[in-house]
Amino acid sequence: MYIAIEGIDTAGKSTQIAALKKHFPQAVTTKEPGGTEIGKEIREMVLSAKTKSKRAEFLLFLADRAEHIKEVIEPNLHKVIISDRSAVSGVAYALIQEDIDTKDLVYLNDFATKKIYPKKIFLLRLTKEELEFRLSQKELDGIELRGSEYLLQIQESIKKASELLGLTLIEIDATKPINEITEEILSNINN
Ligand SMILES: Nc1ncnc2c1ncn2[C@@H]1O[C@H](COP(=O)(O)OP(=O)(O)O)[C@@H](O)[C@H]1O
Ligand SMILES: Cc1cn([C@H]2C[C@H](O)[C@@H](COP(=O)(O)OP(=O)(O)O)O2)c(=O)[nH]c1=O
Repeated sequence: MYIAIEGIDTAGKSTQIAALKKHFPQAVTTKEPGGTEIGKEIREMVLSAKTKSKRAEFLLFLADRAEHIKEVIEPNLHKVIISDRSAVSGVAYALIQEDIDTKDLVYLNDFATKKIYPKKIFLLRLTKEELEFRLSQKELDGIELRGSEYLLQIQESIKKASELLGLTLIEIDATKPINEITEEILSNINN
């Protein structure tokens, strides 16, 4: 089963994936961007935020996604795959940044993913206060430097993105204690 953990920066995705790995030691854990060799290079490029064109940035993320699907997701669909982000992030961030028609956003992600999408998607939802606290605790990358208001817009956009892709989102309060979130995810996976 292909599972995606979604959420804005600092929502707790990496933390939950590490906790879930203890429950699914055989699971394939991965991420977007950067889940493949080429993806690591693309991640460096996009996190540097050097692209002047938001469309170019969007296409770089699509290239990362196409390689991720081919190299990691498709060959392991018979296993449990837990991915830190997915095409849902791709559409969500693009919806905010770019004047790309939504039907093109969906078509281009269908093209990159060959319509291979997560079967379960968990959105770790942060409050403004908690987001700002967590951002204050780390060095910000080029995208995080766009600020908390921008990231909270993204959080709302993640819901719209999953609807556009025809995918069901399971929303979880990311301000809860780590173990409670893990238990909530596990109970949804096992249902
Ligand atoms: N449920 C939680 N409660 C409090 N702090 C958390 C929780 N989950 C994660 N954190 C902390 O928030 C920060 C960001 O977590 P991380 O898993 O790196 O988020 P992401 O991968 O979504 O960017 C880390 O310092 C982590 O320890
Ligand atoms: C997958 C994806 C991520 N992004 C953004 C989300 C993050 O800000 C950044 C990826 O950096 P990453 O370190 O994965 O974010 P996080 O802090 O959540 O771990 O790129 C897009 O803009 N488009 C995409 O398609």
